[in-house]
Amino acid sequence: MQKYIMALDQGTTSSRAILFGKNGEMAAVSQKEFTQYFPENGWVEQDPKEIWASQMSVMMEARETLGIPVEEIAAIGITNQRETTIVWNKETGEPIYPAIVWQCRRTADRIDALKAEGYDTVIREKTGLIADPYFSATKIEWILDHVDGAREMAEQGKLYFGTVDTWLIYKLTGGRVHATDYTNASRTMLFNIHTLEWDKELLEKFRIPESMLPEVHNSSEIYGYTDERLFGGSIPVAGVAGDQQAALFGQCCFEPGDTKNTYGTGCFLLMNTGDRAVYSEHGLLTTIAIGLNGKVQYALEGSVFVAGAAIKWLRDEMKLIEKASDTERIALSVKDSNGVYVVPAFTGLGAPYWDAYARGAILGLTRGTTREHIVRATVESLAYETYDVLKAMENDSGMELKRLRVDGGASANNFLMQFQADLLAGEIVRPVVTETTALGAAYLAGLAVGYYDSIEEIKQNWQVERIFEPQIDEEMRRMLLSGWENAVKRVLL
Ligand SMILES: Nc1ncnc2c1ncn2[C@@H]1O[C@H](COP(=O)(O)OP(=O)(O)O)[C@@H](O)[C@H]1O
Ligand SMILES: O=P(O)(O)OC[C@H](O)CO
Repeated sequence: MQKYIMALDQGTTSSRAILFGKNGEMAAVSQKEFTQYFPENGWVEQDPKEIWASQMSVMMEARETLGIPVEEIAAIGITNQRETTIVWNKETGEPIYPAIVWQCRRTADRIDALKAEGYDTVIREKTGLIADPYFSATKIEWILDHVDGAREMAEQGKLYFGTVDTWLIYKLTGGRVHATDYTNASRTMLFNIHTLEWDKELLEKFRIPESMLPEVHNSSEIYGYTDERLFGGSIPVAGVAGDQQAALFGQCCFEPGDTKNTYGTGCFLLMNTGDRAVYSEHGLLTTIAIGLNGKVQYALEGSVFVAGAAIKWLRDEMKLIEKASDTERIALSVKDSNGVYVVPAFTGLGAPYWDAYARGAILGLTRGTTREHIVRATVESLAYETYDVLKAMENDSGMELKRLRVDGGASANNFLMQFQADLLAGEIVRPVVTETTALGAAYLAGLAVGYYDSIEEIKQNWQVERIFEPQIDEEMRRMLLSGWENAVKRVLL
């Protein structure tokens, strides 16, 4: 039996490669940040070639760390930032425009127009999504409308579209495979989550030729084999899932009602709803949780656009901290935020508000406000945003969520986790492996090649590292929450 599965976690801000052993232990990790471009207010772009180069370099580095031959890697699993849109030339493999990142708001006007004609209802019915610039459809349309000659090329069948998983599969297989999985397809706003097909009416509405779209496969199956020239041997690419769905899988949330929150660049709360596509009345998305053996499970999702990104903003733009982890010590150096609230609506507000035009604010400033208060309030904002989504989820599912599994970079922050438990008046459960996104991809790939026999076997790997219990009284909780509610009202348009 080969020893490792390699998971590629292509996130919004960095590419990672992790070699996992059978028990889900991380044998080697390599990570590289890449450039974010903000060419205009509210726009976010990345360079697809840099995404690929960074991904390739971390794969090499992780393998070198262990010094293992390619034969020791049983399979590759891919998990990725979702919705981010890449369009490339089929013949040359060259992208015709930078990747338009999920956070980019450039198509807000187009969404307004769709809403004005009531088309958001059709979108919701078919795709489970709330019409928003977040998803791929209007980004593809924008590229076809704005890049010289793009529409003609698309109509002549000369262009491919892909989310980042598709781009990586294409590059890994030497251009032989153009495919995605059900979870990623469900984020394009073009995929019918009930019939499990690209939706012809939506394609027509956005004037996107079907020939551009990838084939849609199960999240766990062999997609193809890596080009021999890359690693000197070929490895099956056998697992693919959008990063939030992969994290749900990596957290072993296999049963209806199982819920996780990932604190990464954004915050993403997902609840498995089994074979029922539950529709929210509180601004949550209905999406595909996983596709296995031709069948899908659904999830309810609350997407918060800016979470860890606000911590990065403290570091890079405000220069209030040197590194993200400083925020824990700084937050704990003051007894509270002194009435300060930070609403990090830098790219609008996602669930449950969905206001593409809202922008961030710092409220409650007094002459006594210090850097520490602002840092603390920024960290606290991640917990407030999560609280709003969790309440919406409870209302929609009719379930009281008293335990939440957490992961993602910012879940390492003990202050944040404690504050979260306080706000939710419930338990926050942090597993030993918080790289659950990559782990989920590894599990999916491992299942496809027989490295794992069953989901039951995988379940044995999940272990708790720490549980955070609520520590504040109800009166304090209510006071904190009402301050947040007022702050959010101020930024909504
Ligand atoms: N100790 C910490 N406290 C608060 N935020 C943190 C901490 N460590 C990392 N972060 C934030 O978490 C994010 C990175 O998490 P990660 O899961 O790697 O994100 P992504 O996959 O979206 O790139 C960054 O935005 C960073 O600012
Ligand atoms: O890169 P992450 O981990 O912030 O995830 C981004 C999401 O997939 C966007 O929907």
